[in-house]
Amino acid sequence: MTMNEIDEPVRAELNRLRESIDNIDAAVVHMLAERFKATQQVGHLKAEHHLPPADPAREARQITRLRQLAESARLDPAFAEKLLNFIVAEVIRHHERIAEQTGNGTPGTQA
Ligand SMILES: C=C(O[C@@H]1C=C(C(=O)O)C=C[C@H]1O)C(=O)O
Repeated sequence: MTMNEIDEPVRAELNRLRESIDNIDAAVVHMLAERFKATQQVGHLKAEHHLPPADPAREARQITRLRQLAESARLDPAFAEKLLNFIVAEVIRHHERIAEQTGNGTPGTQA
């Protein structure tokens, strides 16, 4: 069976679910954009005050908190942790770039 041969009620249900998925994906993009706006400001603050781009202790607290939230939401905690690590790695790259551009690189302290 191909996607073109789906019965109408099944097609309607698939479309309904996909509309919901599209709304959720849009919300995720908007939430990530807001998060990166905040982390960019943190990057500038750190560069101005010669603070290192990464803060492993803060990350450890976030992972603990996010894993607990994931468990209560019935989301795989390992997935939540991987997702956070992926996002944080990108944030740290941004912070390193901001520090370089500001001339405030802190050699030996970068992740
Ligand atoms: C945003 C920060 O910088 C880095 C990025 C983090 C994040 O994206 O949540 C957390 C810790 C830091 O390694 C911060 O220190 O708060």
